[in-house]
Amino acid sequence: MPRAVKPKAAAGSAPAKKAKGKLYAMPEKLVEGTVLQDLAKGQWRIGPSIGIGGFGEIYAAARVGEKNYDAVVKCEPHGNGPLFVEMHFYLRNAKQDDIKQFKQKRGLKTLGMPYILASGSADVNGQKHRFIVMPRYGSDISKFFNENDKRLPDGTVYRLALQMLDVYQFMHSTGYVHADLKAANILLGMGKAGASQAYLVDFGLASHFVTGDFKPDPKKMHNGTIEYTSRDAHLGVPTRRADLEILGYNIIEWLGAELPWVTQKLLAVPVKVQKAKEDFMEDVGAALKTLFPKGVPVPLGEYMKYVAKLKHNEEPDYDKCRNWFSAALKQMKIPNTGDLDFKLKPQNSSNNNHSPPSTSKAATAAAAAAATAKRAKKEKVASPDYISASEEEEESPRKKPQVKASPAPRRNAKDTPTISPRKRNAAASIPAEISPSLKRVKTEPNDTPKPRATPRASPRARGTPRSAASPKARTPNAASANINFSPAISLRSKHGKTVVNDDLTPKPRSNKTYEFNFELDVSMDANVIVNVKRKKKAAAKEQPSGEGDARTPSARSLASSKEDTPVTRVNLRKVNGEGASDSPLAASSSSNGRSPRTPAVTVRKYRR
Ligand SMILES: Nc1ncnc2c1ncn2[C@@H]1O[C@H](COP(=O)(O)OP(=O)(O)OP(=O)(O)O)[C@@H](O)[C@H]1O
Repeated sequence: MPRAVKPKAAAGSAPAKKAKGKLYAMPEKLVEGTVLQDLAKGQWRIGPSIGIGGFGEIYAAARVGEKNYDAVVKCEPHGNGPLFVEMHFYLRNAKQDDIKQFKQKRGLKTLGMPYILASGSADVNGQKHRFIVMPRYGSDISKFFNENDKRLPDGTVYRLALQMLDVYQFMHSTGYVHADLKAANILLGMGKAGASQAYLVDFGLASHFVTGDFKPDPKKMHNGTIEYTSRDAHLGVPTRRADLEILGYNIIEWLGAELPWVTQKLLAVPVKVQKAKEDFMEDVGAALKTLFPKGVPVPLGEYMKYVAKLKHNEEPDYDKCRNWFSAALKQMKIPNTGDLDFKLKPQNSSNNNHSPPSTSKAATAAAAAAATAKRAKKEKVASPDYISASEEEEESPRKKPQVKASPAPRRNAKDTPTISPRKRNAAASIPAEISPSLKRVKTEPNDTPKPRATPRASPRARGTPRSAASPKARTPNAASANINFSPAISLRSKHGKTVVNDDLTPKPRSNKTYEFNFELDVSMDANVIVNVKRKKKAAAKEQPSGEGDARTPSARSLASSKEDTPVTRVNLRKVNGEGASDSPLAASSSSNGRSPRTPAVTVRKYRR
């Protein structure tokens, strides 16, 4: 018998399990057979779980009265931002009529743009949840990529590029960017002709792209999936060229090469990845040659060079991009119709002539060392204070650094606190008119951080505009933004996972900064909460600006004056299952026995 779920949260129902520190909780488990009622009173029967994302769970679903489970329900606690963002994106910008019109205009039979069937709220185990209903798609292409030892056939890569450019063009025409394209977010269609079309899902990071000045936004810095995050997204600026860049990094991987920042094991340190990307894109033609020593696939080379030249507010020439990939398909005599072929046949591909990943890795490492040397040389001249702060931690130590990256003394990697990036900022992408309570989402001039007394500039802010293509777009604004994302912050989430960092960047509070450094050797498969307790300050020395602002993890490691006592006690405990913790994360995990898919460590402030 289906278990009916109340469509709306009853007054006085337990609040969603969202952590006080704005963490995003995993949803309550929906039992198979549960019926959800959407806002239009449509009813949906929940089937088996078919996917778990970083923040929610996806279930097969059937309209009540129908047999086929040809829809999916994505359900997240009400307080989780991404689903809110995704829902509003779909409702406003992905109406079936609009998609149909776009297809007609462009003469497309299919378009990999999903749409929303219904949405609503429901109480599940006393927790208010939000859900959306979407058409059900098939396998995501990361499955094929992994089965093929991290490679896809060239022809299929070019077809996917064409299809994703179509989706981008549609999405950009609505004023939004996607910002999180990756194989795990590309699903094949269902049914007979389903496998000929790929669909781009997960619009939890969708946001308005900028058309005016380039204003870095610390609250959004590094959002996305770290491997593929664009240089603009590292600075918190949503742009159309960023979407194209993200696609480019994916194409490189799909064609069998390893991205330099992956080879160099930089993924745990966003600013290092950012710098590596800046170096890579500075002379992308040369950089690609090291990744593809036997020859850079022509459409990839052309595409990346074009992306590197785009201005931040320029509308991409989608046709131009598509032409490179279409021409390659023609040359390879691969029709751009029929099922996408994921079986690897290297010998059949004229362009598929680059080295296997192992060779590429060696080349990448050499290129990386050269790039690091070049960068170190520049930074030595330009800003010696930066390196000492940012070069201190590696995810894992490199074997034998051929080049000394920094003239500054290296600190032990152990000295680096690890902070959970699994915080999503619903507001970050949603227009203020939708959610007045989420105004901070907007990039406003006031949000631009004030210069620090001792500025620690971002890589872009200092020397970034090395790309000949976009110095005007990047330089002036970036320079004035004074990005101060702490290089001491590292990400420990599982690679390949979307990260939303709304405000990891500390807001300057004083000229003095105290850091506490410790290593968490967390090898268990569980979430860990680190409770940091700051010693009480003398009343006379209390500074309202510093006190009580626990919004940013880094802020919690900042003391507001010389007299303040830095953190003196750190409690570390394992959160795993019943009664282990009173934290929202623990509560959500204990309810279903699953470990929430959040990163390993969370730092939050003790409230007195
Ligand atoms: N419409 C759909 N049809 C079938 N499967 C889906 C659909 N949407 C999502 N999935 C599956 O669920 C997984 C997670 O979905 P999604 O990426 O939307 O969740 P998420 O919580 O936003 O994940 P993350 O942010 O970690 O990428 C997908 O990788 C896919 O396997």
